[in-house]
Amino acid sequence: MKKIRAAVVGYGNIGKYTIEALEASDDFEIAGVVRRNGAEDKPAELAQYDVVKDITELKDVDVAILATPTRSCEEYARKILPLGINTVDSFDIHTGIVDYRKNLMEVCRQSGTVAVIAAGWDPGSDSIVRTLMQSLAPKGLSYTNFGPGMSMGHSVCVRSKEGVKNALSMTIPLGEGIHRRMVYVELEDGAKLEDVTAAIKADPYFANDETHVFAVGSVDAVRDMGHGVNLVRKGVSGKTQNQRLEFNMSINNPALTAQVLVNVARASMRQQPGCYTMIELPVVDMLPGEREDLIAHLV
Ligand SMILES: NC(=O)C1=CN([C@@H]2O[C@H](COP(=O)(O)OP(=O)(O)OC[C@H]3O[C@@H](n4cnc5c(N)ncnc54)[C@H](OP(=O)(O)O)[C@@H]3O)[C@@H](O)[C@H]2O)C=CC1
Ligand SMILES: N[C@@H](CCCC(=O)C(=O)O)C(=O)O
Repeated sequence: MKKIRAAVVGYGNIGKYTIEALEASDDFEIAGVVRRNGAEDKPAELAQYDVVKDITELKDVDVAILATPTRSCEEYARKILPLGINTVDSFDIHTGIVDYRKNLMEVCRQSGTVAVIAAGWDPGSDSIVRTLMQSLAPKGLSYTNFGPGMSMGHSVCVRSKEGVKNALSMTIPLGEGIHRRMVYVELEDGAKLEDVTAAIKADPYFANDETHVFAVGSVDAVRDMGHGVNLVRKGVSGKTQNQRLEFNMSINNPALTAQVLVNVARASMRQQPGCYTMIELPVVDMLPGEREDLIAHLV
């Protein structure tokens, strides 16, 4: 069977684990990696792959996995979709998803391509669990409690601030979906902690949560990329009260995000043109293999 040719755009944490997830998936082949500086300082583990500055330098790409900062996803998707290449990303600004989907829908329809957006674990696989739980107990309350663990999105956001050399943002669960942000920053020479703290607290990623910022000598010395979630719903099925549903996981954040991106890259090949979030995709389309075999094993 013809393999799906995937390009990875951006080679940071998610990009590295995406290469591993693709290497572990028999139905994919790696078309290459797109980096801002192309093949300059090419890492040893990419020796066998083309590393380029622009995706048009790669051959026959079916799908581009955008492993870029969330705030760069739309720019990359808008450039890549008109080339007839599907895109998938893990855009994680929850309040921006509806607008982002609307914007890309038009681009996808014009180019006959598929974009899957907001596809990691939250937003992403957790969104599917929330949807399922709500269907099982339509009246009630759901709470998503993260961590403790490293938020990649919040850490990327802090790294983009002036005066920050490196950063780690830890998410601490306070209960009922409320979180505290503990941010560790390695400062550039001459940067002031007060200025950096003010910039972080003003950013929409942090503005609604209790946030503490600390200067450290080395972010590498304190970083651990583990994370997790506890998702609970208590509600009503039909007219029956007190239905309790729970989903837990404890994970390596970039490894899980990368696996989900590969899954939706596969699913993108099976959809009609348009822009989709994960709750709009048939779950079975995320798995390799024949649909009837999957039904026989999983249903
Ligand atoms: N939905 C979810 O569940 C999750 C979502 N995420 C999202 O994944 C995103 C990426 O995380 P992570 O891999 O840790 O980020 P990194 O900073 O480690 O990697 C991003 C890479 O994108 C490339 N890039 C392209 N444009 C830019 C730019 N303007 N500034 C900086 N880098 C750029 C760089 O690669 P190069 O130098 O090779 O070009 C960079 O290394 C996060 O922003 C987060 O929102 C992460 C985890 C879970
Ligand atoms: N989007 C997150 C994954 C979900 C966890 C989260 O949102 C958080 O820790 O705040 C991330 O970037 O790591």
